[in-house]
Amino acid sequence: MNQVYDRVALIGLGLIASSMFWAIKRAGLAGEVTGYARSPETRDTARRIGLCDRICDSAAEAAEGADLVVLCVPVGAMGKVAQEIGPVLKPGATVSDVGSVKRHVIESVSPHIPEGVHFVPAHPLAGTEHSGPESGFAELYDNRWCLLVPAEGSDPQAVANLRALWEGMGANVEEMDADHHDLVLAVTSHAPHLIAYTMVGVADDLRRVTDSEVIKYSAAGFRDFTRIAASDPTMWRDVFLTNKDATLEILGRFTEELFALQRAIRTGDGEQLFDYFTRTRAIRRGIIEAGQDTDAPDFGRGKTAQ
Ligand SMILES: NC(=O)c1ccc[n+]([C@@H]2O[C@H](COP(=O)([O-])OP(=O)(O)OC[C@H]3O[C@@H](n4cnc5c(N)ncnc54)[C@H](O)[C@@H]3O)[C@@H](O)[C@H]2O)c1
Ligand SMILES: O=C(O)C(=O)C[C@]1(C(=O)O)C=C[C@@H](O)C=C1
Repeated sequence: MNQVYDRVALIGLGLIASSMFWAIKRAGLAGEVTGYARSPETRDTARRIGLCDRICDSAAEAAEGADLVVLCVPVGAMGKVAQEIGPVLKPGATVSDVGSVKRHVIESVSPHIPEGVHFVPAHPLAGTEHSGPESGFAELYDNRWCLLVPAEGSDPQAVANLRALWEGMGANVEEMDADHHDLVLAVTSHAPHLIAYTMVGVADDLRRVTDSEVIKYSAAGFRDFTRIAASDPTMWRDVFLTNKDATLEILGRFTEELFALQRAIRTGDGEQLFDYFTRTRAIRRGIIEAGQDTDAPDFGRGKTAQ
């Protein structure tokens, strides 16, 4: 038995929480897992599929007496949920979250954490385009990163327990500062999602204008864009609204590079295009050679690694 906590509460029962539940059960990391979702339909679904040991009808009921409460709701809802559970939190308990943005979550949740309760924010770098209580699976976190973002002076035991939980769920854990996290994720996740949303929107507009079959005959790269662009609208609206500065910074840089490539195409500067693509190909090769590509999509692996 690898039990880390007697009682864990999961608030918001979507992809991330349901995957946590199955991964916790797989490894026996908690004695009991309680759960709460805002909509009665989601709570009914959770009960039907056996998600959580006990489904509660309020966030406070689920959190009361828990040793760890994990907020698994969209980033924009974290503060409100923290306010609801604050008064019932057990002294010595830990509150964590899984939000894709960290500075905003820290600022909106911290004021509601009572004295004697630890707050250790976290972010698993794993997901799919699916959402809801039926989308989770126990393997989601296997061999993926989970970043912990503890404040300076956080209780070392609370941080160590949360680390043990994520490692028990299969993840590799590292600690990171909140602002650095938000900038890194703006590059690796947030801006790419916005670009995918835009590219799919452009293709859709074009389809309407020309009545051609842009989507039907789309190649693998574009199909990957459509997968990403199918991600949950509420989650991603909140990500962009709450990681505004870092995302705008990266989009500014992206636009400058795009204009430079656009200009190279217009002026026929093949050397500039070739040099640019050679540099980006080397980056991909470096990732593969360093063994950091844990789930490379098939279109990339063989060809660029040679
Ligand atoms: N999906 C991903 O790829 C991914 C990856 C890492 C982290 N995250 C983060 O995890 C969190 C949850 O994402 P998800 O993919 O599980 O989303 P999801 O849409 O599958 O689930 C979110 C759940 O929260 C509930 N909810 C929404 N507002 C609520 C509120 N005010 N009170 C109570 N419940 C509420 C929804 O009904 C839903 O059940 C988000 O903060 C997201 O940024 C997502
Ligand atoms: O694999 C996917 O579908 C994801 O988009 C997962 C992904 C990512 O960008 O890598 C999305 C949001 C997160 O906060 C963490 C992981």
